[in-house]
Amino acid sequence: MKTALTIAGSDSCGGAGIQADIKTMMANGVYAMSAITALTAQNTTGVTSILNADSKFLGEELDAVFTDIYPDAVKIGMVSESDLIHVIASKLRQYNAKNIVVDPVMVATSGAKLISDDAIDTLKQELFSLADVLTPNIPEAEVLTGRTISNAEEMIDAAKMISETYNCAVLCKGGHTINDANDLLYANNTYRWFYGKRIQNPNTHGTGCTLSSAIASNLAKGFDLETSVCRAKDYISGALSAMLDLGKGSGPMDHGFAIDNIYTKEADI
Ligand SMILES: Nc1ncnc2c1ncn2[C@@H]1O[C@H](COP(=O)(O)OP(=O)(O)OP(=O)(O)O)[C@@H](O)[C@H]1O
Ligand SMILES: Cc1ncc(CO)c(N)n1
Repeated sequence: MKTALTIAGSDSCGGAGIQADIKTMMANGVYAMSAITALTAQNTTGVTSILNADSKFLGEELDAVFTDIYPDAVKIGMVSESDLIHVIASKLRQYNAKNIVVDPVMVATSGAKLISDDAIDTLKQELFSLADVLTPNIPEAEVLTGRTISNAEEMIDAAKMISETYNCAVLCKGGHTINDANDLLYANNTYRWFYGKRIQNPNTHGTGCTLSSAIASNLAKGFDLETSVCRAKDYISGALSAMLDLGKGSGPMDHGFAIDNIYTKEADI
């Protein structure tokens, strides 16, 4: 079985962060492991508290994983402080990690800020150049380029700029702001659009986490980047189409929509 590691924050309501990542990896057929960067007290309406992991402890989590079950891919999500980013970058280098997907998480769907300003600089300086692919949404791409992005042409320019600056592929997610649900992959000086039909579902808590974990899972299985993005888009469209409706705010998706066996069926008896 192929293996994947998520380095991210815990979401107590289970729709984003570590919990979304593990569900996604399992649903995509890989063995999931985690190194937790922070605990969040969070639900579908907002984040009430964040407790960051101690950086030495995060290093120990990463040592424990890499020295035993080596991950075939690594996904990095919420990391809100610079000292945690230093440790992650140094461990990824030390263990020669491969298939690295970095989701530069800045703000939750509910609007809560999940990263400090100086940590954004550290992400840029230390982590981005280690990534195989970065997956910013439009507001994140605007912060990373210092430009306003209001149409498809500007998405291409921004993805190109980020890709050339950090020497990695960039998947800029059109999502809610610019177009249907079309994402732009810029890699090796060329771009390709991945078209997604907008699903009329207000429950989009954790979509970014889910997409990046699905990409990492497919890279772990040996698919190339374009195929991995395509399969990940397909998976997230399925999870949104299942129309799960939980919580008082923007709720989570049904990550297990395609899992169909005697254990899932028993719930209906
Ligand atoms: N209503 C929708 N229908 C279909 N696809 C969607 C919808 N909303 C988002 N997506 C897709 O989900 C993926 C994640 O994109 P999104 O822009 O939501 O990420 P994000 O803003 O980083 O998420 P998060 O709010 O979790 O940080 C993208 O492939 C996007 O196109
Ligand atoms: C822990 C965590 N990571 C990422 C996001 C972004 O959706 C979130 N809401 N919570």
